[in-house]
Amino acid sequence: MEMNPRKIELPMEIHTGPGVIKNTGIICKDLRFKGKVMVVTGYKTFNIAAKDVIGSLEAEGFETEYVKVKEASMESVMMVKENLEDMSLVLGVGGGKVIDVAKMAATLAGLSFISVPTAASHDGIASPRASIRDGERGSVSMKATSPIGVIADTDIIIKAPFRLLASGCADIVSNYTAILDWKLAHRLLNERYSESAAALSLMTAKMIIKSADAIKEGLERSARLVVKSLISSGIAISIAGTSRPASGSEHKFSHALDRIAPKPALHGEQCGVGTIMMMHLHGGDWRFIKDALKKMHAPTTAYELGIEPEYIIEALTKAHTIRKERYTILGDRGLTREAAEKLAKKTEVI
Ligand SMILES: NC(=O)C1=CN([C@@H]2O[C@H](COP(=O)(O)OP(=O)(O)OC[C@H]3O[C@@H](n4cnc5c(N)ncnc54)[C@H](O)[C@@H]3O)[C@@H](O)[C@H]2O)C=CC1
Ligand SMILES: O=C(CO)COP(=O)(O)O
Ligand SMILES: [Zn+2]
Repeated sequence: MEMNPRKIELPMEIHTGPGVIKNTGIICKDLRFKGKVMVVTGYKTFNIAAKDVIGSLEAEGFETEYVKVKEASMESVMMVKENLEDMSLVLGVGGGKVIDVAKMAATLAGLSFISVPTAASHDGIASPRASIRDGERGSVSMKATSPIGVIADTDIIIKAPFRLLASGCADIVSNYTAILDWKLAHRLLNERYSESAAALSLMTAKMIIKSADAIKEGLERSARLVVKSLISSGIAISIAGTSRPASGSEHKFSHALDRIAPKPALHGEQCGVGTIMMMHLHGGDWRFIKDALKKMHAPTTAYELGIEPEYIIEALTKAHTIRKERYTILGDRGLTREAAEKLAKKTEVI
């Protein structure tokens, strides 16, 4: 099958380690940026990291502005975009939602973007995608600019609640069922499939499971290990040009939960629990997934997610309606209520 010419966008520079945030100004200067810079951050992460980022930029002569965002919605993206008039660069300093809003606003404004994660909670750190909630459609995976740079300060990341680190690990474990779904769509619908992206994504998931015992609270080495895995998962997305290597039926379940549950859990946590159940649907070893998540102190049940069983069942019956164009083990008709309840019980989620 003739492959049409494609462009793979990857970050130019990735800086990880304790205290790297203080070099932000120098890194931006070395990347030949100058003039005005917009720092997009969150309400909590302004004091945790954005203040240091702004100080470092101004020490190198950059003029800075900042804006705080809460939700990864189109409204947030457009609000940021309106403030990018005479900017030369955008930085996203925070969790996954902040990074996605900054990334999407930079894309729409035709500006470069630098990713400054304050938690290792998701694999959007280095990916060229942004998951933006778009009205009734719920979360939509949008094509965005790949970060030109990543600045991951492991001192900051390891001080984040450990729950966020465990959530990032779970988001990587979810690659297992994402790849199974992608292979299924390739076999059934001849959907384009990248062996190299799939291999990188699966290898990343296998590695994080193998190193599960080394992931400990407060250990800077753990933060570095998880950050590297999240970046590698994001690079698999870049190689594929789609979030397929890291997002399948388990992500549809999580996105459905985000719409249904009164108080959703963290993205990675929900995807991890989704992976247990979807692995069973694929006829795979769901206990292997459950044990791996337990080792990483990530949730494996509705109770640990803090979500009532009723919402788990409902999300399972609605998951296939999320991003219909993405075929997965859920099929076009999805699960009946009885099948959903049976699945959640069989895999000890409820
Ligand atoms: N674009 C992509 O390729 C991907 C995007 N995502 C998106 O990322 C989002 C999930 O990201 P999360 O970080 O899990 O959620 P989030 O962005 O809501 O952050 C979770 C919480 O952690 C807090 N936080 C962040 N850093 C902290 C720190 N150092 N100390 C204390 N608190 C801190 C935030 O303020 C927030 O309250 C979802 O919207 C998901 O769709 C997830 C994976 C891939
Ligand atoms: O979360 C992702 C990978 O972990 C990608 O997100 P989408 O499911 O929104 O494409
Ligand atoms: Zn994810």
